Amino acid sequence: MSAAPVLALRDVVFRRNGQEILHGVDLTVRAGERWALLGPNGAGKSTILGFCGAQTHPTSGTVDVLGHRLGRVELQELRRGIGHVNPRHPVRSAITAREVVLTGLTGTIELPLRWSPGPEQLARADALLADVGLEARREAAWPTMSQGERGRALIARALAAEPRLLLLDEPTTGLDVAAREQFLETLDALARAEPDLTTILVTHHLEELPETTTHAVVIARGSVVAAGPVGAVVTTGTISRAFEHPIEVVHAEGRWSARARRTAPGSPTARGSGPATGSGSSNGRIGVNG
Ligand SMILES: Nc1ncnc2c1ncn2[C@@H]1O[C@H](COP(=O)(O)OP(=O)(O)OP(=O)(O)O)[C@@H](O)[C@H]1O
Repeated sequence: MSAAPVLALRDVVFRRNGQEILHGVDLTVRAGERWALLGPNGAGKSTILGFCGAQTHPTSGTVDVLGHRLGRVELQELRRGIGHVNPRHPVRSAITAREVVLTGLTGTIELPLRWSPGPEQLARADALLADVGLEARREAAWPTMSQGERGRALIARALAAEPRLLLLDEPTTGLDVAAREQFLETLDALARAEPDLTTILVTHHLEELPETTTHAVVIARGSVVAAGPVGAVVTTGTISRAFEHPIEVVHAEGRWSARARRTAPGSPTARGSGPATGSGSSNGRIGVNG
């Protein structure tokens, strides 16, 4: 028997300012699955992530998160079961890595006045920092931490509240290649340590998919192009269709990469100008939306 859905979108339509942004999206995510949410700029990924995080209501259709229907449940309560890793996390002060993790318990950006952690909470924060490889950096102040360290601290912060669903919104943005690989290793280690945790990672770049990704949904122009097991979805055909550009997808040694065929401006193979053949052009190794 398959696990209970952690997330279920049924015929979700979303309109803003007279514009239809999502046109009837269906998606089912079950416990322990690790999804990638892929698609070009403006496809609707952030909008869908807003439903997953119980931040947005659909215009029509239904969204069930952690067994609760949006519109019938207190959102603050529901959000406690959802961890969110956002590289634009707006820390303004010089709080330490350990304090950043503790804000995952308080659900705040800074530590609240008149709140101090108990010994168990401190021990948990330190254990989480060790899990993400930041044991030696727990007293480091946020402004002195590298982007990679911040990203890993934010994973520890999100895990502090013991979420059932973890959302990762372009978490490797701004990381150099070594820091990105360390970050992906942290996600792979997390997947092995917490097999029941469900994750949804948004990215434009196939190189940013952790090896432990199990499923993918590809969005384009507000509709689902394909959704299901990652091997069936992240293919040359699906990715080329979604990005309206000929893109060769390679899966080797557990990781994915994309090679986009270059098109001259105004050529018949340029994006959005009809079916792409790529004849007579050269290959450039770039991110999917390069
Ligand atoms: N509040 C809003 N009002 C009007 N249009 C919006 C609003 N929010 C999003 N949109 C539009 O909806 C479309 C989908 O936006 P969304 O941010 O979900 O895409 P995305 O796939 O996350 O894009 P990106 O990869 O560039 O972040 C875009 O065309 C965007 O301009």
